[in-house]
Amino acid sequence: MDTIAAIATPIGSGGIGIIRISGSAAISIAYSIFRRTSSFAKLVNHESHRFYYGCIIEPGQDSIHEKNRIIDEVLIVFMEAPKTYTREDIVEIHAHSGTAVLKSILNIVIQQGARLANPGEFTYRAFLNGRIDLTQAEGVIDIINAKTDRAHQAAAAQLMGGMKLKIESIINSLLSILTQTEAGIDFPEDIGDEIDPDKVLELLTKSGIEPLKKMVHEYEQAHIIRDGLKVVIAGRPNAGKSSLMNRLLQKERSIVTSIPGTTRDLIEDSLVIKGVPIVLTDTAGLHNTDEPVEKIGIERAYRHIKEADLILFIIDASLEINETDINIYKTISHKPIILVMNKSDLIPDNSYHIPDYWQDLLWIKISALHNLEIDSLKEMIAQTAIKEAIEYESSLIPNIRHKQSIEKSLKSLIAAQQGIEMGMPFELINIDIQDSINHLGDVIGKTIREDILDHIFSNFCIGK
Ligand SMILES: Nc1nc2c(c(=O)[nH]1)N(C=O)[C@@H](CNc1ccc(C(=O)N[C@@H](CCC(=O)O)C(=O)O)cc1)CN2
Ligand SMILES: Nc1nc2c(ncn2[C@@H]2O[C@H](COP(=O)(O)OP(=O)(O)OP(=O)(O)O)[C@@H](O)[C@H]2O)c(=O)[nH]1
Ligand SMILES: [Mg+2]
Repeated sequence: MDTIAAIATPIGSGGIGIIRISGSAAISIAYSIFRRTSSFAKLVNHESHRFYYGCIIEPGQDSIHEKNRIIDEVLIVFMEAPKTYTREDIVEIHAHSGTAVLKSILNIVIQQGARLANPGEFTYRAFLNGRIDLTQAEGVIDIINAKTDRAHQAAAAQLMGGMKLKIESIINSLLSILTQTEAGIDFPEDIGDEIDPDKVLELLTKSGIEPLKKMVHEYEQAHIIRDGLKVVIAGRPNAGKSSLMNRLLQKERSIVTSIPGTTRDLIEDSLVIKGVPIVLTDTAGLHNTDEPVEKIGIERAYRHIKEADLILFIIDASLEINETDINIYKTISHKPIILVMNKSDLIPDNSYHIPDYWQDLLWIKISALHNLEIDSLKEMIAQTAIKEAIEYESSLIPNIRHKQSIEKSLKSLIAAQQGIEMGMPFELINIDIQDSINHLGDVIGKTIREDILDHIFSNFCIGK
C-alpha cells in the first residue's frame, strides 16, 4: 500500500501542529527531510517510539544549501510497524502550528513520495489491518464529535472495544449452537439423539434473542444522548419562530422581520440544555400558499417534522387561533409537542384561552421578543429528553447502523426459534442462525461491505 500523509491537527495558529505519515516509505521520507540541529547531520539510526529533536529542511544538493531552507524546528517520532495506529510504519512530525509551516512540511513530504491521505484513511487502515473493528472506528468519529459528558463517555466505551466485545460474544454463542447442531446433522448415528431442541431453544434465547433485544431497547432509550434530541420549531407565518430560535441559541442565527414568510429554508443549529445535546431547526411558516419558493420551504419543513423527536408548536397568542393553526396541529398531532404561546407581552395576564382540543398538550406562554419564560421552556425541553433517556445505566449506546443490523439479526433468530418450536430440521434452522450471525458480522465489519465503509469513513476529517 502507498504511503499517506496529512496534517492531523486543526488548521490555524496554535501551539503544536502534527503531520502524520503512514506506510512503508514513511521512515525513509522522514530521514530525508530531518536534520539534527546541532550538527545539521542526518540521523544514522533511531529507536522506535522515541522523540528526536531537530529541524525539517527542504532537501537540496548539499548541506550548505539545505541550511538555507530550514522550514521549522520540530520534534519527530518514528513508530515502527506493527505497534502503531495503522499497524504500518508511522512518523509524526510535531511542528509549530501555523498554516504556512504545516503546509510546507506536508508539501515536502509529498515531494518525497507520499500521497495526500483521504478523510479517515489512517483509521481506515487501522481497520483494514485488523487493529480495530468498525464499531471502534465509529467510536473515533464519535469521540471527536461528542459535545456532552455522556456522549463522550459512550464514545470512549465504544472506542475501547465495548461494543465489539458484546457483539463478538453473541456471535460466538451462536456459532457454538451451529457447531453442536451440525455435529448432530453430520453424524446422526453418533450423537443425533443428543440434539435436544429445548436446550438449543434455551441457548438461543438466553445468549442471542435476549441480549439483542436489550441492545435495541438501549438504542431507543439512549440514542438521544449520542445523536441529540431533534427539536423542530413549527407554526404559522410571523408567529415568532425565528425569534424563538435566536433566543434559545442566544445568537442571531435566523432572520427576523415583521414580514410574514421571512424564513424559507430550514435553519439548523445545536445547543446543550442541561447536558442534553439538542439539534434545533427553524422552519418556514406553514400555511397554504402558491408562492413557489415558500412552497418548497414548507415542503421541507413538513419532511423535517417527520424526523423530529419534539415539536415546538408556536402560535401568536395575541391573535385568534385560526384555521391555519388548527391545520398545522392536525399534521403534527402524532408527535410529542409543546404548545408555545408566544407574544405574551401583547396580552393582559389571564386572558389566555386554550381551546378544548389542546387542553391535554404541554403548554407554556413566553415572549421571544422580551425573553420571558425562555428558561422554563428550556426546562420543559430537557424534561422531554430525559424522559427519552431515563436512567440509562450502561455507558455503551448502539448507533442507528448497529440497531438496524441487530434488528435484522434478531428477526432471523426469531425465525429460528419458531422453526425449532415447530420441529423443523436443523438443516433449515441453521440457515436462519447463520443469517443472524452474518448481520452481526456487519456491525463489527467482519465482512467488508463497501457501501457501509464508504458511508462511515465519509464522516471523518482529513488526518484522522
Ligand atoms: N501524537 C498522537 N496522539 C494521539 C494519537 C496519535 O496518532 N498521535 N491518536 C490517534 O488517534 C490517539 C491515540 N490512539 C492510538 C491508538 C493506538 C496506537 C497504537 O500505536 N497502538 C498499537 C500499539 C499499542 C501499544 O504500544 O501497546 C497497537 O494497538 O498495536 C496509538 C495511538 C490520540 N492521541
Ligand atoms: N410583541 C412581540 N413580538 C414578537 C415576539 N416574538 C416575535 N415577535 C415579532 O414578530 C415578528 C415575526 O417574528 P419572526 O420571528 O420573524 O416570526 P417567524 O415565525 O419566524 O415568521 P416567518 O419566518 O415569516 O414564518 C417580528 O416582528 C418579531 O419581532 C414577542 O414575543 N412579542
Ligand atoms: Mg422565521
